[in-house]
Amino acid sequence: MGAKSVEDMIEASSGVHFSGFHMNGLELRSTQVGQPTTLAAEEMHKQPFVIGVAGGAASGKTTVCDMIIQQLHDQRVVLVNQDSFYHDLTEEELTRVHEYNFDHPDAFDTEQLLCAMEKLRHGQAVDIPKYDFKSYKNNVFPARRVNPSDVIILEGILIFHDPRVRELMNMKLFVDTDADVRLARRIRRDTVEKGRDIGTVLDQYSKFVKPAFDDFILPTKKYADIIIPRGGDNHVAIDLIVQHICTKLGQHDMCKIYPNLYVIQSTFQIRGMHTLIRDSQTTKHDFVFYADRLIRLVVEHGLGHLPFTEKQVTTPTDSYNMDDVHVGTLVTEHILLVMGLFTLVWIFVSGYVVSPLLGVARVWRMLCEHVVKASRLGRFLFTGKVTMVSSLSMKSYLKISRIDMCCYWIPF
Ligand SMILES: Nc1ncnc2c1ncn2[C@@H]1O[C@H](COP(=O)(O)OP(=O)(O)O)[C@@H](O)[C@H]1O
Ligand SMILES: O=c1ccn([C@@H]2O[C@H](COP(=O)(O)O)[C@@H](O)[C@H]2O)c(=O)[nH]1
Repeated sequence: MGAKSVEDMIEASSGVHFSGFHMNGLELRSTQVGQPTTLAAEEMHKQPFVIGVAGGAASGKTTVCDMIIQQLHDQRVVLVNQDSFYHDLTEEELTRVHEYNFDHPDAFDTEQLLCAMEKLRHGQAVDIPKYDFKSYKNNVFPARRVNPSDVIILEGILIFHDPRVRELMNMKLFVDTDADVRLARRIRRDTVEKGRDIGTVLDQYSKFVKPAFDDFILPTKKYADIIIPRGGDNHVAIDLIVQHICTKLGQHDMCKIYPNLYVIQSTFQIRGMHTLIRDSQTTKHDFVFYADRLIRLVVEHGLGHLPFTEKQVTTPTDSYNMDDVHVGTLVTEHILLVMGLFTLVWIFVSGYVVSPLLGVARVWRMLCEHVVKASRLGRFLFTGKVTMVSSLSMKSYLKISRIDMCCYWIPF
């Protein structure tokens, strides 16, 4: 790549950037000054937590959903069934209904489903049709009024088929039940509940249901975050899923209340350190060591929000691209960020019955370390042969009229 194009790249990417990440690794990438970053975050967090549940017909999807809903009793949860969005059959299709493939993706009105989800996600109630398996119509029963909720469960054989529907989901479950169990259940259900004769059920199974499972349903299993073998019989999997949903909902709720709350992704290492500092057997020395490491994570993530501009630096030997950190921000507008960090780390440390002063002192020390590091870098840039012009960064920095306080939270 020639020198010209390097310069062009630098020019194109100059301007102030913010770094940082949100829950589930959703990143607010290279947000430019003046853009409503917090509005975007607010928009994202006001939305419900969407769980997708897919799997073959009669695999136990509805049973798993019912169990999850029961265990999430203190949350507002609604179940939206893909069956509700079957296309109305034309008169001609009705006369030859046994030739109609109810297991093909085209059998569903996905646009209508997307429209309903769009409304729910924007806090509007929707009327969802109730499909009648006997008349093959969705206007026999009155529509069901579904109000916006904290959790929406989207359930259906092909609910992972359309990428636009998949993208709505925060969590995807696939109920994996043996084909013979599914067939046995289907025969019982279709003959007893739907009043169909066994010959018709078996014909439909071999002609449409089984091929569609292999061609369209099974290939979507790869999109699942969690595969549940044996469906509703798998109490361990369902308990773990509910626990996970509760944890996510806790974060989700807090993010809804505080749109500028950033949740640091939990890792085994973080969980390990939390375990150690909670253990009454842990020595004071180890406690301070691990608490320090956790506090450092909070401070570093917080400081990652300081704005910077990319600058070209010419040294006696070469030229580099550098991120020019606005050191001054620590003592001016970003005092809010620093205060936020103090408060958060203070809460974090005091939660472990350590002197709050100790916590604040440690945070202060870490921040000072960062300032010293940053100013050393600054001195290096000024005293070396540099082309970086500090006033340029200050100019772009001064454009920042308002920086929201950033809070960080390490999930336990
Ligand atoms: N673990 C289970 N043990 C026995 N019967 C079950 C089990 N799970 C589901 N069923 C029965 O199988 C049929 C299909 O279950 P359902 O949950 O409606 O599956 P899906 O929603 O995938 O079609 C229902 O009649 C249900 O009572
Ligand atoms: O009129 C209809 C509509 C659908 N089916 C079958 O239902 C299942 C999907 O429902 P689940 O509740 O997920 O089992 C699908 O296999 C269709 O073949 C039907 O038989 N008649």
